[in-house]
Amino acid sequence: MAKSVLKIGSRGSQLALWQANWVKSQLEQKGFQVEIVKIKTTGDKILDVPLAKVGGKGLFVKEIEEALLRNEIDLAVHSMKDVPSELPEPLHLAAIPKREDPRDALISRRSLRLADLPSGAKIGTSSLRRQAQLWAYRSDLDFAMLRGNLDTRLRKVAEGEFEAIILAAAGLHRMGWSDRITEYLSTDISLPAIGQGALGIECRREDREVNQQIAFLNDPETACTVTAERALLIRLEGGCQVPIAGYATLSGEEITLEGRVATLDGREMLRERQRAPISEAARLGTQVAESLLGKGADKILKAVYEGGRPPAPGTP
Ligand SMILES: NCc1[nH]cc(CCC(=O)O)c1CC(=O)O
Repeated sequence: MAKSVLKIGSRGSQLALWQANWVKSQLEQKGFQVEIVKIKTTGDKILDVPLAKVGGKGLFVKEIEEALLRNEIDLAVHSMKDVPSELPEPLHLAAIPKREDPRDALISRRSLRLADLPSGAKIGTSSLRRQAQLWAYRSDLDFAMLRGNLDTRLRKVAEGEFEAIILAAAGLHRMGWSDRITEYLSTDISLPAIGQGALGIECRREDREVNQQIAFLNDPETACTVTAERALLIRLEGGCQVPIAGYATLSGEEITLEGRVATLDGREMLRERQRAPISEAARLGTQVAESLLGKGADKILKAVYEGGRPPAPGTP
């Protein structure tokens, strides 16, 4: 029997609710009745510790997946970059809508561009990926932890706690805060996080009705690029808080994927870029990961996971 109301599970942050409401409106335009269920996740509760120190997987999705497994909700809307490489077996990503701008964005207090920030400028981010890549570009910058929701982070730079902060352009665009962006960071300087800018709609595999109802939201091109990026993450056995970056683009029938693994201090940066036919997106992600591992990515990631010093460049 058709469900009278579709229940969407979402974190309670402004950005997460914007994303959930966007999906809600798409479904309502198709004639469905929809309601949003706010669910607090571990990542929302622990705000005074860098996520890399919290450990664990799915800090922003676990509690929402548990609600799916208990049939309390019908679908979940996630930011893809927060979705771990493995999902609980009964669940899957049924749709990945069209990607927003995947780039990182610089918001600086005095509207200074990255290259013009004073030496030693204090930059706010809790992303090891952003920190490592920006240190590779400007080793004189000083990074400090920045947690909290988008509005909290923007307030902290406006109040002068930081000279600049780094955020995903996608989140700022969705919230209508594009005018706060000082500079879009080129992917040469800061390759995005895997899945950045993309949303993922998760539901129960066996729930045929919901899978059919949300299928229209899937964007095949975005699903293809995210598939390649996530295959890279899976083979590297990476989590969400690691200095791993991956970004895939399409040109005609071909997909290009670049992957990066860096030491926390940005002094060593492994890069690999390969192309393949679109139909081989997953294999491409695995291949790029294998190449990075062959260049020493496992040594770098082992040092990161052990919380130790990164291996000196060229360590056998
Ligand atoms: N947990 C952080 C997070 N997860 C998703 C986004 C941005 C939106 C997206 O990447 O789709 C953000 C904020 C940021 O990185 O600035």
